[in-house]
Amino acid sequence: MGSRYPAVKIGLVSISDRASGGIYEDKGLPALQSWLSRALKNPLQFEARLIPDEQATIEATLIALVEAGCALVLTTGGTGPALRDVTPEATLAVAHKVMPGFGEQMRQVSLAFVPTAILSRQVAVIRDQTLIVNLPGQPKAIAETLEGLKDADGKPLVNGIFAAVPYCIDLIGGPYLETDTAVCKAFRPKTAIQTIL
Ligand SMILES: Nc1ncnc2c1ncn2[C@@H]1O[C@H](COP(=O)(O)OP(=O)(O)OP(=O)(O)O)[C@@H](O)[C@H]1O
Ligand SMILES: Nc1nc2c(c(=O)[nH]1)N[C@H]1C(S)=C(S)[C@@H](COP(=O)(O)O)O[C@H]1N2
Repeated sequence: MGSRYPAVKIGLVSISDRASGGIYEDKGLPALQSWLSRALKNPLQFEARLIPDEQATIEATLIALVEAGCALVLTTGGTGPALRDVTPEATLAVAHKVMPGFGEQMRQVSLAFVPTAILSRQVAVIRDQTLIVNLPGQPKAIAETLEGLKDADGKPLVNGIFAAVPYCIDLIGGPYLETDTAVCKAFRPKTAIQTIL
């Protein structure tokens, strides 16, 4: 039997000189894939790419994933201040609209985990009907920023950024994303909530 929820294509981009050069194993793509598979009830199709910190390559990869029909593209890595960190510049270069709230919330939630979050420059943008969001490169930062910080009973102390993703995708005409509320409760105004039986 098919799923009740619409299928969603999601682009995953791990941006790391060393992981793409085989110096260490890439842990970014598996971390993105495993968190999204836990958080979303929709059938997911992933388009995964592992690339170096080269601005032209990052821009071309993002554009290709938008053109391939991804509703959402998540990147990991290359958002710090180091000379080779150019993910935010590449993301802004392909933007049709900038969504500053995602970066602001990401730094807020990350400060609850590490003081070095102040060094992170993540941005989120919309290109055509795709939301593109940068996440930090530390593999553990992926779940931290997407899910946020919870107390021992699972109650959110600081919201992660993923809670805002489904309604943003609704507003740009993408598929209706249904989350598992135990992992992440999406924010939607009451009028935007669909009950899919
Ligand atoms: N794709 C990845 N897989 C595994 N670990 C990673 C990955 N990307 C980053 N890390 C870890 O997180 C740290 C900080 O990530 P950052 O994106 O700043 O990497 P970096 O120091 O610029 O190097 P590189 O681009 O070669 O990964 C790295 O030093 C590494 O320990
Ligand atoms: N949640 C979270 N955010 C984080 C981190 C982390 O470990 N957890 N690492 C920080 C560090 S050390 C840096 S330099 C910046 C940028 O990381 P990047 O260059 O790997 O993208 O993200 C920061 N944000």
